[in-house]
Amino acid sequence: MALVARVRALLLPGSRLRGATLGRAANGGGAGARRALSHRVLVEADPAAGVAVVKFRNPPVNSLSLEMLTELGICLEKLENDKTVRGIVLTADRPGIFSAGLDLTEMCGRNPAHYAEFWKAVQELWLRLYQSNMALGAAINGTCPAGGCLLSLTCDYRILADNPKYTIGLNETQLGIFAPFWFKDTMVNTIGHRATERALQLGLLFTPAEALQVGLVDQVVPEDQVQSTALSVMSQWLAIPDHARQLTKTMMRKATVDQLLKHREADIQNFVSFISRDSIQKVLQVYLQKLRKKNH
Ligand SMILES: CCCCC/C=C\CCCC/C=C/C(=O)SCCNC(=O)CCNC(=O)[C@H](O)C(C)(C)COP(=O)(O)OP(=O)(O)OC[C@H]1O[C@@H](n2cnc3c(N)ncnc32)[C@H](O)[C@@H]1OP(=O)(O)O
Repeated sequence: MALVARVRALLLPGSRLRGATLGRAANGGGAGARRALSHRVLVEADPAAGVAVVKFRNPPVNSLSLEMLTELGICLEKLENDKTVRGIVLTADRPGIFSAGLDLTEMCGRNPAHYAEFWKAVQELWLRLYQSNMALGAAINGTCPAGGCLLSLTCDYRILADNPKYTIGLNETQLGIFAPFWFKDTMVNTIGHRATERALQLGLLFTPAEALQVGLVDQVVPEDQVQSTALSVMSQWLAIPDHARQLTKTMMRKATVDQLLKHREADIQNFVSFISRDSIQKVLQVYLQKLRKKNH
């Protein structure tokens, strides 16, 4: 069975994400709040507020594996088709790691067809998020490198927990790889050209104070207030008539989206040929081994 079909089948029976009614949220959702889960993504929807909180739960580090990318994409697609939902907050189910970024094991020791499938899934999730008609917020309750940072940058605003361990940035160069043009464009659109150039060349991971200063996040708040702040900011975004907000968002993001749409196939081929190089495979393997050694 194709991965997308397998993941669709994984979504739990009875969940609103499959069109049925959800049970009431067990943990503090408002009246009528609903809860649905797939294996790697938990969705808590509050129809009265028009908001769904989408929680990553892909242990140990919420890495964006092919399955995680696919499941997340399917959850978002379902929410976009749900008329009761106008805004989505992305967060980690457990605080500590928002997302460790792209799953390195998907880019190491595999074959070109796998690299192409994986990169296509990364592109698709980015396109879905960056073009979303929903208001999107990131409640960043953990460390947020590389692909994790990219996820948050697709949102309309970012709230980061005030914990010096929770760094955020596109640190690809530190691994010996580099951020492709559409990662770069997404960051430029948030913090500007010069700050992006410095951040990308140096592979900077910003502390909360630095991230706030450079404009990578909009607010830094105490750790226990990240989600509540993200929800309260969401109500400001949802106070604007949807059509006006959506047209404005499209206007702001269209040129960036069009660049990837125009070069999508070439971007996949470039990724496959870059990541397949022996030298790059070696660099990634050494990096992964270093991460693993820490624990053994
Ligand atoms: C020309 C056209 C295009 C060219 C394009 C070129 C290149 C491609 C660009 C690709 C863009 C890449 C984007 C990315 O997102 S790359 C991933 C970057 N991520 C990181 O650098 C983070 C790495 N992880 C960490 O720093 C830490 O794990 C942590 C997130 C700070 C959490 O620390 P801690 O709680 O101490 O956990 P551990 O380090 O002990 O990790 C637990 C296990 O998880 C494994 N792990 C960690 N991160 C990843 C990952 N990203 N992917 C896969 N696996 C990961 C780690 O190895 C541990 O495994 P173990 O249990 O077996 O020891």
